Amino acid sequence: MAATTSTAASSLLATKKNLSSLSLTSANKLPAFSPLLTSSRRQRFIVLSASLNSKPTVLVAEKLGEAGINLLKDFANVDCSYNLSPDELCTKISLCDAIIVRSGTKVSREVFESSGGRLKVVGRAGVGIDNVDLAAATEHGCLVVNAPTANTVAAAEHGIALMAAMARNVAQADASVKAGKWERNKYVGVSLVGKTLAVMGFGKVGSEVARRAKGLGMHVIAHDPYAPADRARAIGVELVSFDEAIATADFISLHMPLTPATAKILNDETFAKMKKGVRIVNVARGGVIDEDALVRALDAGIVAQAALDVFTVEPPPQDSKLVQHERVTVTPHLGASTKEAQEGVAIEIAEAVVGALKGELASTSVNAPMVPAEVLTELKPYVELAEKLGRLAVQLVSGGSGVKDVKVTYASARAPDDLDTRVLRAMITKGLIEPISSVFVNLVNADFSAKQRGLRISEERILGDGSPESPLHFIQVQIANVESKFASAISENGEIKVEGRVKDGIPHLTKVGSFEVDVSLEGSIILCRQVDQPGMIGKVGSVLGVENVNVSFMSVGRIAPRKQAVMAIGVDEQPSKETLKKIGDIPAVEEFVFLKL
Ligand SMILES: NC(=O)C1=CN([C@@H]2O[C@H](COP(=O)(O)OP(=O)(O)OC[C@H]3O[C@@H](n4cnc5c(N)ncnc54)[C@H](O)[C@@H]3O)[C@@H](O)[C@H]2O)C=CC1
Ligand SMILES: O=C(O)C(=O)COP(=O)(O)O
Repeated sequence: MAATTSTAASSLLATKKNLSSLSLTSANKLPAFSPLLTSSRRQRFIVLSASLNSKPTVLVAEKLGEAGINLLKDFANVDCSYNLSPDELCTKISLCDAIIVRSGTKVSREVFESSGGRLKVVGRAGVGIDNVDLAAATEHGCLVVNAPTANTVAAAEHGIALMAAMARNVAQADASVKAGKWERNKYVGVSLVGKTLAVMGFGKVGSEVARRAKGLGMHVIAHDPYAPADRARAIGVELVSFDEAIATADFISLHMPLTPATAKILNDETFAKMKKGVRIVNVARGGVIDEDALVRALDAGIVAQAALDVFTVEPPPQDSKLVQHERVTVTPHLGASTKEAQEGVAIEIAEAVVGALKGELASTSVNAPMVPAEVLTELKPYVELAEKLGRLAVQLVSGGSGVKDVKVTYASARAPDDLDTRVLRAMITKGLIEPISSVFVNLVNADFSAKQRGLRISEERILGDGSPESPLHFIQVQIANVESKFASAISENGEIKVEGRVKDGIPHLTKVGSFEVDVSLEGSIILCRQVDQPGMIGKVGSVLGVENVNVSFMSVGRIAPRKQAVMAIGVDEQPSKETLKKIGDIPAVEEFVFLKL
């Protein structure tokens, strides 16, 4: 039962390397991984990973709070190796199942390539994931999770601290006093009260900055194309256009992520539109500002002052004109660096990484669909059914016909928008691709893998019979424009068709081509077409019995009595070639196929 229960989540994220390494640890007991390994065997491997005590290894590549390290240690071998060079990281990564980083480590495509398929999870102990090559992670089926909430307040407080310090020249005055001077006239500042602050990026940090700035008596406006207006209204902030924000602000505080769309969003052109004497705060990412343009704007007097926690290159070069500029206040990316935030982030990321290594879908995943736990629990048997239908359908295709067009039909008695098919589609894709390739497919890379192979999967929802209590009545998988090695699997419309349902929590095959069958999808399956006549079940059964192949299920679907029939036989063991040949030699058998699940 445990194996069945673990199916959905575990096989969504497990990797081939993980499985093969498991088989090494127990070489005498478990066969090595093969792409055709049955999924039930694969589930057993995953469950064994816990019972055989083969702990995963987590590389912590940057300083992480103690509480997070302790959480990780309860579940994994933890390797804390800080300040690794890119080469050292690439060497180490092949021994790791997960890596945890902050903003100082680049998890590049090379890192994923060097992992040899073992790396399953990247944990970003913080918010910004611009240092992780997300496309490469997805292509390698590696889940990326972050810790999006625990450092919000710390970053907002740092933004406010920088703004106040800048306005009152705190850093410059401090350096001056320490140098033995007493320059009271030089460091006259500006007040915050009554000034307009434009918060650029009204997300978690931006809205906390806005809240605090209002408490300081500032007039706060915000620009964020995706922020809900009611959230802004609730804080008393007006959402405005980009141009209006930068043209009216006395202070501009940046809080958007670094993306291709936001890179160098402050540049010569946009600085030219700003109010003369504007002051800029950046605790988001250095790359959202064109740093050379900022130096020009400072020198031209457009920007009176800037306070920067983040830089395009970190650490910035020592002779950076921006860093050395006397009207610029800098800190070394300290936004998230409070004791409280680091403890919180460490726990948040450790829980997410451990959960992901256990095969749970993290709610903070950045590159996989987030499916609520209760939905996943309900879909579990259908997830298993989906993968098995994909595996059966693709094994029915005769060699040489490329699989390109797959249609999946979900029949459900529920309302159309009450079914999340992303996990099911991913598992059908896994079933379709894995038996015929060396590619490993999971929830993270399923759509990518399908696209890469030119596999078009279309989905249709139809109203099914049955009770709305169960999410699905049946799932049907059809492959178009191919020949089948089992002609009876071709339906009236010329496509390979298999259909299945979940009965008592167990996936069943219920249709092959136009033939109704009913066989539970456990073990493997032999499909036989014969002329319906007495004694056939006995004949096939006794051929299998001679070789001690246990039959778990048999079902016959026929067009009409004494006409053609398809017999589906579930077997626990794989019959030898000779036994399969003997089945084919039974005179009434017209065709047969052996399918691994
Ligand atoms: N300096 C530091 O140590 C820290 C820096 N950060 C950085 O702060 C930034 C914001 O973090 P959170 O508020 O937690 O993220 P968030 O995701 O809650 O907020 C980002 C907001 O930016 C908005 N946005 C996206 N594109 C935009 C555009 N073109 N123009 C305006 N707004 C846009 C989004 O709609 C979203 O509301 C991130 O870049 C993060 O890495 C966060 C924590 C600490
Ligand atoms: O969470 C973020 O985005 C940050 O920038 C914090 O970075 P850090 O974890 O302190 O290197």
